[in-house]
Amino acid sequence: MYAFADRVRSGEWTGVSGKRIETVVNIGIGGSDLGPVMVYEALKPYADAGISARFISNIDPTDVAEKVSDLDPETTLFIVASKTFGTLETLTNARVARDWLLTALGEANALQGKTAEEAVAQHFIAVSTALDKVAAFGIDPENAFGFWDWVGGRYSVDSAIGTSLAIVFGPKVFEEFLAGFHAMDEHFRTAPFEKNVPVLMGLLNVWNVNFLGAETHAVLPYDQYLHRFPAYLQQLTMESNGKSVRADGSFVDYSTGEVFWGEPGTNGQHAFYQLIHQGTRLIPADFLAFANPAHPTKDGEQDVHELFLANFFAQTQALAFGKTEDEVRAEGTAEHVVNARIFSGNRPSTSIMASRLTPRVLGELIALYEHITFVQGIVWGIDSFDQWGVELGKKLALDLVPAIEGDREVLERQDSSTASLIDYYLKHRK
Ligand SMILES: O=P(O)(O)OC[C@H]1O[C@H](O)[C@H](O)[C@@H](O)[C@@H]1O
Repeated sequence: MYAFADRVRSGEWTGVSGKRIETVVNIGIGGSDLGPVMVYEALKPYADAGISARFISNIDPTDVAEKVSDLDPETTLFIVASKTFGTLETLTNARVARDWLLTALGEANALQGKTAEEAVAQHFIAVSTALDKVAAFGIDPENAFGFWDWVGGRYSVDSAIGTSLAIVFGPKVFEEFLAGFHAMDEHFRTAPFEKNVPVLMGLLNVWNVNFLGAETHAVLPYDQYLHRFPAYLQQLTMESNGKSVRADGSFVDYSTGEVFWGEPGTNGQHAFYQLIHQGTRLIPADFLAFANPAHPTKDGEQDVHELFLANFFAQTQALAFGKTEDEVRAEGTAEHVVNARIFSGNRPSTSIMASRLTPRVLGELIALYEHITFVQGIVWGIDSFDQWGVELGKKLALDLVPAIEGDREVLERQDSSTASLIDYYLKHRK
């Protein structure tokens, strides 16, 4: 993977018309998308080879249409990333992208006598554990990078699933990213429980869920580059621990996985923090912040990063200590609004700070949350590494295709709600 990344970065690997690659487009979904897109966004300042990345995941044709609309086919490399190479969304998008590529290269007179197969070989590579299926798709297995089938999709960003990252950022940055994972793995493996951060944070989460009744968990990065981190964590945590049967097959009689969600600060402050501060629900929140900004900026005399961090410090302080009735009254507040101005405080938050958002720190952060997720799974007795809940919807979708295509018999076999929705579609589709 590193050797290939270097060939693309240096311009030795070109498109079919000899132009160097300027855009890599990762086609994948779930674990084959969320990790790479999150890390790409997080480490943007480290992109140093003049290559940018895009990510196509949704089977909604809008996704592929929007992502390729302004692309130059001659300088684009598609990476079809799928652990199983059997995922409907990814294979459909890959075929649509292949059609787009061949049409666009033809229109640009860029094929220069080369066959469609030769063009695909130059513009499509794959990452998968199923190399036979890669070959069946028409991608040269020489241009496919494998990993091991015991790596769960949501735990795979540090495998060859990160090929787009190795190309954009280079092998050295990718190695630093991996070194961060390793450091956190070693900490988790060796630190005594009372000093073991994933153990402590996992136990805190269990405490908040099972003893304080928390149903959700906010993740609030005070760094714009981490804007996809909450979305990434949703798959990691909710696909891992959203289970109601234990690993031994018995049903649990307690709550398991929380709903993870969040937005970067300070945007969330002006949207949903109201509920975190004064709502009736307990929402444990993780705050992430960095001492050094990626873009030092002044507004007159004011360091903008300091203003930004002041918000981070203030929010965690307000959650912890709130504002008492006496303090509200002492401000001369009119009696009829005193209660509305009280902040109970004692709302749990965890602050994680690092000097700077580097590849290594990002690797540490991801591994931290992987191990937290594992700790919770162990306490709850569930298997954090399966995902049967995803399967039913996939199967039903395929079963419904004939009804959507107009097969009345299949339509009539459906429940009344589904049948009337499909009926609406059939009447309105032009
Ligand atoms: O990488 P793939 O095999 O295409 O799988 C993509 C995704 O498929 C399913 O939705 C699984 O539940 C996810 O865990 C996985 O990440």
